[in-house]
Amino acid sequence: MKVLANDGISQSGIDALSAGGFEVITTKVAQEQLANYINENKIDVLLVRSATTARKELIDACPTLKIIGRGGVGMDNIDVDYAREKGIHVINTPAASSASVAELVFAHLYGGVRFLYDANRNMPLEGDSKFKDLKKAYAGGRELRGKTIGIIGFGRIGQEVAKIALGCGMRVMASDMYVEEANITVDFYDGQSVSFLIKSEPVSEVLKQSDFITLHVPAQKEYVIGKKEIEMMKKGAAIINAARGGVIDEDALLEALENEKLSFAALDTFETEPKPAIKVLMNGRLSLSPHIGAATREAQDRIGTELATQIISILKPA
Ligand SMILES: O=C(O)[C@H](O)COP(=O)(O)O
Repeated sequence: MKVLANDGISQSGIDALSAGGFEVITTKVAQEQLANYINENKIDVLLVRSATTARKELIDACPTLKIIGRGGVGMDNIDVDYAREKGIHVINTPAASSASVAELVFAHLYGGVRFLYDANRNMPLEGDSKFKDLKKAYAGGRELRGKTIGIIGFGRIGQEVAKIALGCGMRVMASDMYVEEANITVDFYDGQSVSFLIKSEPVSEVLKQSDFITLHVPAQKEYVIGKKEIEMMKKGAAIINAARGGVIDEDALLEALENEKLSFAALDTFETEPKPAIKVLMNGRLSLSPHIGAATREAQDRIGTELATQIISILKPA
């Protein structure tokens, strides 16, 4: 049987699939040629990340496809219900990348409070007066310890963010429509662990009280953070979006950075992806990354092996 991993797969995933008797093809096929390629090469399993889409047209054009697998969490690039109606298994790896996304949130947060994204760009080539000017410009950093982080979307990734935040000495607030409360256990290196019960609160309360807001909600039709929500936030607060483009209104965000309502923001996902708007790319108060929340070796290894396990159990049950 053949697996096309169109957006790549870890070596661990390839090894596990090969050991299970699958041929793994990692050729990147252009979206418009994908249906032909799948049919001509008799592909049984199509694996995607967020770059390749598997919409109704592709599903209709590939009647022998048995599995569509998303290496990652968000399945907004797949017509999941339609594929399932057609008898195709649709699988993903919802937990494999949570820790990596949460760590990226903190990379942006620590970078933001110490202006690292801007300081890096502006370091002078030679030590001159500009060095001293920059030292002054970046003198007003802040610590995260003791501050409040508001987590909107308190599923797997939100809860991983909470673990790190608690370990850093932050106060954690959370809001989720479906999760009433969660016991967050922080595991320390020496084997000790401490648990904290975090209760979900109304979004408005989280917005009002937090120094930093981080979003961990799925893609949806409406903005989760628009002008009205930003107005509720503390002056000088900051916001991180490593969830999905379109959950923050980028125009409202840029305006809030411009009028200094927000001190900085970080985006790993964009309303227009993979081409973020120029106004977003050029804004000096935005810390940006190219949708790399899950882009760690550890997460991709877990994703690859989890996909392999699921594929083998569906197509070659013991
Ligand atoms: O939904 C996900 O898993 C993340 O957004 C990662 O997307 P990627 O696999 O395209 O990096």
